[in-house]
Amino acid sequence: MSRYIREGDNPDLTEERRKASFDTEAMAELFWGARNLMRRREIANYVEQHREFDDPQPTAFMTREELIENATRKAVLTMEHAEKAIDITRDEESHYFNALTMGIDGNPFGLHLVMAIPTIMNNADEGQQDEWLPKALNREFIATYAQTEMGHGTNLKKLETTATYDPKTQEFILHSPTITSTKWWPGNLGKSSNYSVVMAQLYSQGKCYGAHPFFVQLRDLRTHKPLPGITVGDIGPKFGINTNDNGFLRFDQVRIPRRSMFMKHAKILPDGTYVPPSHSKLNYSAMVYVRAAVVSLMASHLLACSTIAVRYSCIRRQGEITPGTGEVKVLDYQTQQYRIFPQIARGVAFRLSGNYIIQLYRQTMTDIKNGDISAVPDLHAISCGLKAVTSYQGALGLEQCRMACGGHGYLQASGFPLQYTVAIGACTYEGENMVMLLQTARHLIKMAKAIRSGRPPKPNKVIDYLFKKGPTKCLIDQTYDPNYQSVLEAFEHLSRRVTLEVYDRLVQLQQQGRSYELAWNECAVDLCKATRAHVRTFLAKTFVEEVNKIADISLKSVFQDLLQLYLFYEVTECAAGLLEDGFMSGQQLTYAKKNVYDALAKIRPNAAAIVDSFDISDRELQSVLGRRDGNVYENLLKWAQMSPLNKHDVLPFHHKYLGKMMDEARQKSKL
Ligand SMILES: CCCCCCCCCC/C=C\CCCCC/C=C/C(=O)SCCNC(=O)CCNC(=O)[C@H](O)C(C)(C)COP(=O)(O)OP(=O)(O)OC[C@H]1O[C@@H](n2cnc3c(N)ncnc32)[C@H](O)[C@@H]1OP(=O)(O)O
Ligand SMILES: Cc1cc2nc3c(=O)[nH]c(=O)nc-3n(C[C@H](O)[C@H](O)[C@H](O)COP(=O)(O)OP(=O)(O)OC[C@H]3O[C@@H](n4cnc5c(N)ncnc54)[C@H](O)[C@@H]3O)c2cc1C
Repeated sequence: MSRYIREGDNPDLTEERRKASFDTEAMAELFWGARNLMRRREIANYVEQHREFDDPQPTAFMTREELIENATRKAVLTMEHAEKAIDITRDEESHYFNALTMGIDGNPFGLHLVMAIPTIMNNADEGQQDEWLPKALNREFIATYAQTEMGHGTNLKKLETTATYDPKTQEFILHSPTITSTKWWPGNLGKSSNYSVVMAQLYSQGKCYGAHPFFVQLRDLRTHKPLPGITVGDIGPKFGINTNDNGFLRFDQVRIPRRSMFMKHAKILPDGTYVPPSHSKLNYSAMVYVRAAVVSLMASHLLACSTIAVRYSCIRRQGEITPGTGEVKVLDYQTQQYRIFPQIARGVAFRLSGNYIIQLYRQTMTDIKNGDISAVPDLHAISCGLKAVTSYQGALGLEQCRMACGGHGYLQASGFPLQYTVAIGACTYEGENMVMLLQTARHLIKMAKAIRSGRPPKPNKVIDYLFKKGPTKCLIDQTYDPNYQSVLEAFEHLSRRVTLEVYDRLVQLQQQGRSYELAWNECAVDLCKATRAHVRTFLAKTFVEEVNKIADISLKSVFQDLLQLYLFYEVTECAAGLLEDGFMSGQQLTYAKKNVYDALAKIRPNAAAIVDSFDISDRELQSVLGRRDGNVYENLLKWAQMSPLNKHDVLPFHHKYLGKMMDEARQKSKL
């Protein structure tokens, strides 16, 4: 019996769980890996046993100051408990523990862990690492990553903060020369951090060498007051992540020692001589890390929101399908399935590719340490595209899940506002999505040039297909092929065609006299399409490969249903492109649609068990609609009764305004 079924649960949800064709626990093991699943359970138990991690009230009812104080309290507790609760050397355990204890809306260590420490690990030289890393890991300071300025986020070449080297004192002078040079956005900068990685234009011997990272103390270690010459604060409430004190920062001729510059790759010698790095973008590795991590992060958001939507749709009865037979669970509506199940399938696809890209990141960082930088451009290209596509599709998917939950989906109690507002940040941070799509397109255009000139680069799993000659006509038909060769070939065809077409247009525009840059801008929409097609191909191939590795037949069959849905849903999404050149026929599109509907019907009886197997706890979901026990209605009422507005039957200012107005209106009407 499913470990998710307990006495007192909503019977509709229990009925769903009993219908499953597979063992939920075995599926959870397959999804997370046996060891990880066991550790997740142990960590979750640990947190449940320590009630001090509980929020004093739902965070939706807290003011911003209360939110930040509560997050700070829990962050300190988290660090105190970490060594007892988890193996701190395992990232998976840390991320999970942090998510359970601190939630997803931000915490004072967010940027310290995600960007500052990776920058120290990858950009500090040995001496600097010896000095900074133990202190950073030991929480002797909290650092953030200050790169974006009020005037420039994307175009790093135009950052205005300067770091001018003074060989006389062997110091850099940090300065913010204009209002637009004010650092703006860095997470945890406003109030929590006392150190920061600061990106500034490096000047030495009268020459500018471009943006470089520096490690800068911002606040006094004892008083926490900003150091002389430093102005720092919170940028105010935002669309979401209001638990995070995203900040602003200005420097007024602040002097820092020469060794504050990260010197693993580029260096300034004491006399001011600049030593360039082996690759000009090695200083950007922390950004590459977060871009890669976003793929898994989007998977987590999608799987959480589809868990909420599926569970709620199992207990929500509304309307009849066959008149007179009683109200159905809303999950029985095909439209509901069409809204929610593709989000599950995409979540799974993102999880699988997310694992791949993080491995590639780790391998590339190891290669760089060993002096091999050859994988840097490939990692950059695929991580930019994946970050942009998964964050965008993730955002759309979360909104579908919210809308699938009707009016209650619009409540903060649903958990959707928190998930959505956190997730959509990823469309912007770490490189705005259009800009990221265009970065991948740069790589694709190089590949197109190589194809046209008949000189393929050395073999590479991600782009090899571009150099293949695929079928000239789409081979999708009604026969079942577990390798989905014809679908993958269709994606490859579309990617290859769009890439080559936009390349040819780029060349043609230049032949007509445009500069490369102007031609590029005229082709930008299609360049983004090429990236999307390429990323779709990558996600789909990874999904097929991973499903083919599953040994257990009953589990494999569930994954195959999700894979079928994923692939044919994507075919329908890019149908215009496949039909445009006559590669796919209308009849084949009809087959694809039928495959989507068939997959929805196959997934329907397993849906509740599938989302259970993602093993997302109520503590993580923070959702009344998505509760494991399905007891939504009584808990919605309890939740609303906790609203601070309900502390008083009559609001203290009622008689001052509305009461007075109505009294006066009644008086007048009596006259
Ligand atoms: C259970 C689930 C667990 C999941 C794990 C959870 C882990 C936690 C993950 C954390 C998640 C959430 C935390 C949220 C934190 C958010 C914090 C946000 C931080 C920020 O936003 S920091 C600021 C980020 N800013 C940017 O990204 C700026 C974007 N701009 C740029 O990157 C660049 O300017 C550019 C790429 C647009 C262009 O670069 P530029 O310097 O101008 O160079 P060019 O001259 O144009 O290009 C030259 C060539 O260099 C190539 N290039 C550019 N960048 C790189 C790179 N990074 N690596 C390699 N190569 C690069 C470029 O493509 C050019 O190549 P070419 O000439 O074509 O060969
Ligand atoms: C939640 C959140 C957290 C953040 N955390 C941090 C942090 O910790 N540290 C930090 O340093 N920064 C942080 N940022 C800043 C973030 O990295 C930048 O906002 C982001 O890189 C985009 O830069 P921008 O805001 O200057 O947008 P802009 O570059 O001004 O972009 C505006 C619009 O112009 C378009 N555009 C710009 N350039 C191009 C181009 N070359 N081609 C086509 N279109 C273009 C974009 O597509 C976009 O639609 C954060 C931002 C957010 C929202």
